[in-house]
Amino acid sequence: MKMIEVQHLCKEYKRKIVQPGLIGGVKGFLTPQFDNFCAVDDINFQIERGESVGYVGPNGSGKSTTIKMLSGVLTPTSGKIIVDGIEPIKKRIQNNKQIGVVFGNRSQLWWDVPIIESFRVLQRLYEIPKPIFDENIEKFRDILGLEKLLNVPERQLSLGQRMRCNITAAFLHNPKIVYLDEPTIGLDAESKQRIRAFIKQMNEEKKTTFIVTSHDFQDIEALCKRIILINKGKIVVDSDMEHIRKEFTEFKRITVEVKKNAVEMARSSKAAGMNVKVVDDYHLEIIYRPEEKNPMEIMVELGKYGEIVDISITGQDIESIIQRIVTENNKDRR
Ligand SMILES: Nc1ncnc2c1ncn2[C@@H]1O[C@H](COP(=O)(O)OP(=O)(O)OP(=O)(O)O)[C@@H](O)[C@H]1O
Repeated sequence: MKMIEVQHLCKEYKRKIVQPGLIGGVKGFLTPQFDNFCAVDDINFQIERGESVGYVGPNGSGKSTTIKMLSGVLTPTSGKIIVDGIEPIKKRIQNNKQIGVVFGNRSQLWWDVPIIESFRVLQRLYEIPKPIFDENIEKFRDILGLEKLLNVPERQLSLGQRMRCNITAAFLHNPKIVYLDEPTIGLDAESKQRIRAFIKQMNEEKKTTFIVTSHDFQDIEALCKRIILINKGKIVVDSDMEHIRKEFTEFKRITVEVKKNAVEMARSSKAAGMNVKVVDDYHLEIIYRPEEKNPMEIMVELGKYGEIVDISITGQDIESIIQRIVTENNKDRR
């Protein structure tokens, strides 16, 4: 059985039509008119237990709407969602016990009470047995560095400290699935690292299934092997990160270490028509399109102008690849 199955899922929102001008405004107020806006448009995917999937797309593409339907907060207009054998919207309580949700811009803790008290309320709500609760608090306290935070009310915590506490709250009941919507938004590099390491550890140790939405591609690269890209409500790509890198890379970069005279080598090879840039006295960089040239040919050609010590080849970063796919998809859909 799949952990998550989504079939022909659609969500339409009713939106008020705003008429231009003062008269339009008055008319709209007296006799409001609405149209249906399709935020999620016939999407399908399946996720296995223990997978960690990056759900990415531009602003307004339908990510949060999907997550809200998966977590049972929003009712789909049509289509079907099965999460660990149940329909979230029909069995909300059962669904809530098996999922954890982290929204980067919202808290599930109580503002004025010490963090540990908020955790105790959640313990009662989720009916977490005491040994499991104690074990998790101890473990998460160490990994996420909560020692000094547990007796402080949320209102006195920084954004990063608050996020670490919210992540703990989402994992207290050992959920099978965790939805993370922008989990590192606004955090500094160290807090981001800590949170990513924690999520990774949970994925490996407990086989927790993750869906992560983030505009920070370092989150996606660190946490996810698979990417689902949504644009204007439709899935555009659903594939392994590695496959996306290979399939959609437009150009690659070779960094070459040379024995001497990098500037001279660049000048001569440029004169022979090569696209070579000087990085420093001992390094050159060449950008090429994989479908036009192969790296061996490039190295043989460059080797005519000086001695090569070492090379490394890198592809485009995943963020620019995704941006390009979205731009192409927008052109196709115009
Ligand atoms: N309650 C609502 N009523 C009407 N339209 C809505 C509502 N919620 C979302 N939308 C619209 O649905 C579309 C998808 O919104 P959604 O929040 O799912 O996007 P998103 O991909 O999560 O965006 P972001 O990256 O900015 O968070 C947007 O055009 C948004 O304006």
